[in-house]
Amino acid sequence: MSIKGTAFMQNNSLSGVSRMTQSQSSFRVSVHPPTVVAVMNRNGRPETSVGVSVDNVVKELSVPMVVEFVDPKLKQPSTVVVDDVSGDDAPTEDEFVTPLSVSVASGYTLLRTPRHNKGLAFTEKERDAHYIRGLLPPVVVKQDLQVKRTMNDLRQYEVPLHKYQAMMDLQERDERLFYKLLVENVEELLPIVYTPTVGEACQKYGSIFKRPQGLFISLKDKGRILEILNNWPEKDVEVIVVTDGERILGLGDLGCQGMGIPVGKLSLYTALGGIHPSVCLPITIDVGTNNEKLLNDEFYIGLRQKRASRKEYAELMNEFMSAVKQNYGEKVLIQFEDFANHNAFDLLAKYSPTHLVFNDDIQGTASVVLAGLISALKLVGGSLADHRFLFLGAGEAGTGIAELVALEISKQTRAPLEETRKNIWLVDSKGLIVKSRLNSLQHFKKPWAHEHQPVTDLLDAVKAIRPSVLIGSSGVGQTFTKEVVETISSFNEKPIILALSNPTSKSECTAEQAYTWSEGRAIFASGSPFGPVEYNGKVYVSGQSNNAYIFPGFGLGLIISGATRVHDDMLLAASEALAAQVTQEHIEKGLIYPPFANIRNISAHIAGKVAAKAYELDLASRLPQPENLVAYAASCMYSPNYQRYR
Ligand SMILES: O=C([O-])CC(=O)C(=O)O
Ligand SMILES: [Mg+2]
Repeated sequence: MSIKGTAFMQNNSLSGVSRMTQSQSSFRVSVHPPTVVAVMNRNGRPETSVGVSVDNVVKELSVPMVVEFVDPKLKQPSTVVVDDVSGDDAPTEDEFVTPLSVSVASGYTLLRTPRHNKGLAFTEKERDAHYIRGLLPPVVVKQDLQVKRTMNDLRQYEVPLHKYQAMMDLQERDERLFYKLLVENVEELLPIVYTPTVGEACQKYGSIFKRPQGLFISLKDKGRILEILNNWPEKDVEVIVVTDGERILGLGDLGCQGMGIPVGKLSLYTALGGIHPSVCLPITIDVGTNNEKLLNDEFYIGLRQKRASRKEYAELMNEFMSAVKQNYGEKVLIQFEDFANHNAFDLLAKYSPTHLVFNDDIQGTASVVLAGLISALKLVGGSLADHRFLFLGAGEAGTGIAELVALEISKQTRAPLEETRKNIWLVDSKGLIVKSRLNSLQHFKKPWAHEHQPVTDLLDAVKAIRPSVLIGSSGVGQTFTKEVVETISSFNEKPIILALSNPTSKSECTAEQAYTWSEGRAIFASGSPFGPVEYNGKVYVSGQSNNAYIFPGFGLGLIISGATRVHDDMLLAASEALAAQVTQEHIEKGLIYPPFANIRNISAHIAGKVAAKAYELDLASRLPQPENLVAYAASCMYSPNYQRYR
């Protein structure tokens, strides 16, 4: 048995999961105890003076390629433990193995390898060393100039979808440049790679399809999911964002075309949370679609069939969840994204005890909204317990936020959760959720069925409940009508109005409507961004209450602590960390969220607090605990600056 494996050098750490060079699909190599291994270049020569401790860190290696490491066991025995994960250590003839091979990117291939390509920024020396002289025009430029040029180019496009396509092309051409653009121009580019434009991209995904991104797993792959995971080029995966495309933003069932969402979310994991792109895996589970328009669309890219039965669905998801754990271990974070309500709650409940799972639409949204409410209190006064909440929409976001707010109030006041829920009211498509509807309610709505006369529409519910906080999460646009906003503004000096549905077309009202109809008194934030609004000679800037503030830092916190499970207290910690980033100056401008421009710093704070909570709850596995977790989180972040190649 050979103990030679391959490892990928990342930003500043060596990914420890490796494979044997021979029976490729079968081995994990772990090194016990953490020890120094020699890093070899592909000619088998040790990289001079580079000692790498596998569990600890490490020195930055500037090789644009996959390197091999050889454990010193070759010279000093018994430091490598090889366990046969999938049982095919010595495959029999009818077992399958993946014929994986690693090659060094150089020459023309290097220019076509997005992870390592630097375009015109390759130095003279690099052009010689890597056989690319002549394959580029003579000029050598700095990455900053590339950023400037690419931004200029991008700004020429007037249609947001064209900017989206240009950004995707860049990601496929020069990954570090893509991330540098995104990190340095986050406020300008977030609406392009993320909501609202990503929504349009998903609707048109089939027609604009070029290169595939992420991993597609369909019903046809039942029984072969492990094999498919092995087709992904990266072996060390730490974060998966997965969708089944059934409820893409507020746009509904987009089937396989939902892939834009996991891809977009993971690019934010990297740009906003600093998680290395190589450990991020976007996945779409294609179980069919009930969207007739797509089924009849000649350019549709998914299975042309109605959605699977409950049983088929559950079996495929179960196989997926166990294959992921088998392949990537206990600590891979699985983020569920844009599943329909009926599956989202069940999947989270089913897999929370056994996997590191997080539902962004339920938990991420809840955490970001709670943070906004904590900041808003600085403007309106009182504590959360003094407020009355009314939601339009009782799905993942609505009930998720309601539950987290109730939990926070219960922690603050020590009142039982059932009590604190009583100040929180939800309206769904059938009207106010009340006791008399209990039997016909879906299970996630039941805790919100309070004693009240039936009320069938939102306006009457606002009049009856007299909320101070109105939250829209219904996925239906223009539902906060003039009357609704005027009514809530008639009994609140400063009504808090959050129009969370995405993309912009689904927003319950626009920023302009909220400010105009409330005569400039609303404290307003929305899920998708709105520009500044002028009303009565004053300029109002609204915040974006979007889970993008939370999930990148939250995920980073889980990773740096080696968390094994997500706990609600971590969501509360994330909310408090985000709210703490809102300064007095922001509050004075009416902002309840900090600007996105500072997001990496915000993410480091969130990550630090989430990790601290993981340690406190005994859910962290990475020991010893770093002393300053915020600084540690910041130090772990991926830098989009080019590396130097020898
Ligand atoms: O993607 C977004 O902008 C927020 C979100 O999770 C959703 O709307 O489903
Ligand atoms: Mg979502």
